[in-house]
Amino acid sequence: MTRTDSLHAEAATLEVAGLRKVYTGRGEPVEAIAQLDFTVPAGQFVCVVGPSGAGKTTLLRTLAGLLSATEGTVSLGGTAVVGPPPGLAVVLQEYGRSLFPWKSVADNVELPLKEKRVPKARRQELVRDSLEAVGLTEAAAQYPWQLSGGMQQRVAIARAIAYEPQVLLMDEPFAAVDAQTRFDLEDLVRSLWKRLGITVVFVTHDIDESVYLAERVLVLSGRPTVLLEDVAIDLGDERDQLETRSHPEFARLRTHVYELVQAAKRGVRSVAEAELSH
Ligand SMILES: Nc1ncnc2c1ncn2[C@@H]1O[C@H](COP(=O)(O)OP(=O)(O)OP(=O)(O)O)[C@@H](O)[C@H]1O
Repeated sequence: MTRTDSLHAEAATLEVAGLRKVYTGRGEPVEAIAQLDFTVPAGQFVCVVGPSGAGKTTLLRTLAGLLSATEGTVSLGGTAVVGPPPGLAVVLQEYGRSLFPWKSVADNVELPLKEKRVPKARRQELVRDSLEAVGLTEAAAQYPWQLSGGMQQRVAIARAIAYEPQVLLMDEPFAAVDAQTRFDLEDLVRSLWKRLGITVVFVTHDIDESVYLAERVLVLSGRPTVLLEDVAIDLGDERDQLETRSHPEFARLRTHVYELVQAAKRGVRSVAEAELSH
């Protein structure tokens, strides 16, 4: 039994029904999401892609309970999400800003556990195990500013998994790291997902990354957003950066998702239209 076996979580189904989001502020209202309906079954790994401005971040923030829906509902494990739900952790792109520079790596990971009122002995166990899971045991006493960007992002991931979420939401978490680190972090997230059995929703700009990571890719249209296509990714459970990415099925899927995103950029809003516009 490895230490990381102490990390566990019960996955939960995420349901989005009739979701619409209109930003109202000083200027003209902006309809970011027109209508989205989808269910992510407990334990599934889903990626979300779409053109820039397609409402991906809006969707993720709404799933996280950080933004309220204009219409429709988001529910987690059958309970409506009206604020950040207890079983959910979020990793954002700007990880540097999400870490406290004056707190050590271990203290950064521990803080949400204190807020969750996890007893001290268990907190220490979770901090140790999650840092081990992301390969940062040696960096526990260091401060975020002493670490590389990729290491800081691993701290953010450790903090999210130490929290033992039922659902992990990630918004372009690897956008600012170099390609090699990005591959390592992709494999890390997949292995944690497999080990912990949690539900993952992962937003990315990178089409290859979405196909490599997910069991299913949701392709969004341009704004106001609807679901262009829900693409099943049948590449099996075992993925390998070299083998999977050179597989003919990987090539077929990435071409398909790429064409859908290109069609979305041209303003196509349904698969039927996408086929016509070819
Ligand atoms: N607070 C806000 N007020 C008004 N409009 C907003 C607000 N936040 C986002 N928007 C608009 O909503 C739309 C969707 O934005 P969002 O950030 O969700 O897209 P995205 O798909 O994540 O974009 P990107 O891929 O470029 O990160 C955009 O047109 C954006 O300008």
